[in-house]
Amino acid sequence: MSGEQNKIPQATAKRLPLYYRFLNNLHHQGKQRVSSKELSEAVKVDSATIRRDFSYFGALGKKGYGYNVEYLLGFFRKTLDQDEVTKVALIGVGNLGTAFLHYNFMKNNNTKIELAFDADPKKVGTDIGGVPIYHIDQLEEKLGSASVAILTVPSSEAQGIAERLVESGIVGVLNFTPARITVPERIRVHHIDLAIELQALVYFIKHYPLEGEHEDHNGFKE
Ligand SMILES: NC(=O)c1ccc[n+]([C@@H]2O[C@H](COP(=O)([O-])OP(=O)(O)OC[C@H]3O[C@@H](n4cnc5c(N)ncnc54)[C@H](O)[C@@H]3O)[C@@H](O)[C@H]2O)c1
Repeated sequence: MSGEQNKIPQATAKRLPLYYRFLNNLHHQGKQRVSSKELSEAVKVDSATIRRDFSYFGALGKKGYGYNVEYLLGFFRKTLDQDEVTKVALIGVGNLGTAFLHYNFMKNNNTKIELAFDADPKKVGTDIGGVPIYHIDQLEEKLGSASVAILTVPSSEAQGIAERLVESGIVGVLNFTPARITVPERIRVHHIDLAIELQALVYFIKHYPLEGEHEDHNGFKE
C-alpha cells in the first residue's frame, strides 16, 4: 500500500483485505451493489466502522443503493497492489510449511508462494502444489524477485535465515516461529503465534465477556 493512500489509518488498512475478499466473492456471484449492513454481517465489522473506512477511499454509499461493488473492487485492487502479483518465498517445508503450500492463496488475491526452501535433501528437488522446493544453500541464487518470505523453520534457524533474506532484498517477513527476529527498521515483520492467540482468546473470554457488542476480528471494540 503506498502513495496517496498514506492517510488511511492503520486499523482501516488492516481491514482492506477482509473487505476485498468479500467483495470479490460478490463480484463473482454477479452482484453489482452491496449495502453496509450486508457487508457488516458478512465481515463482522459494524456498519458505522465500514462507512467510516469507506469514506477514507472516497466511496460514499447512497441511501437505498449501497456501494458499487465494481468501483470498490477497483479501488481495493489498486490500493492493495492486486494488479501485480507479489511473489512470496516459503522457508521450511515441514508440517506447517507443507500445509501452506497446499493452500492456494491465489484464490482470493494476488499473493502467491512461488518457491520454497528446505535443508532436508529428501525434500529438495520435489514440489508441493506446483511450488518447487530448493535447498536453503541456494537461497540467494533462486530468490529472484520475491519480496516477501514466510518463515516456518525451527526457531533456532529463524534469525540466521532472516538475515540472509534481508541481504537478498526481502522487505516483509511473516514469521510463524516463536523466535523474535531482529532486522533493520525498514523491514516489516509480522509475527503469527497460534499459542499466543489462543491464550489471548481464552483471557478475553474470561475477562471481557461479550454482551452483543460488535468487535472486529482482532477483538478490538470500535
Ligand atoms: N505460529 C504458529 O502458530 C505455529 C504453529 C506450529 C508451529 N509453529 C512453528 O513453526 C515452525 C515450523 O513448525 P513445523 O511443525 O512445521 O516444524 P517441522 O519440524 O515440521 O518443519 C521445519 C522444517 O524446516 C526445515 N529446516 C530446518 N532447518 C532449516 C534451515 N536452516 N533452512 C531451511 N529449512 C530448514 C526442516 O527440514 C523442516 O522441513 C517452528 O518454528 C514451530 O515452532 C508455529
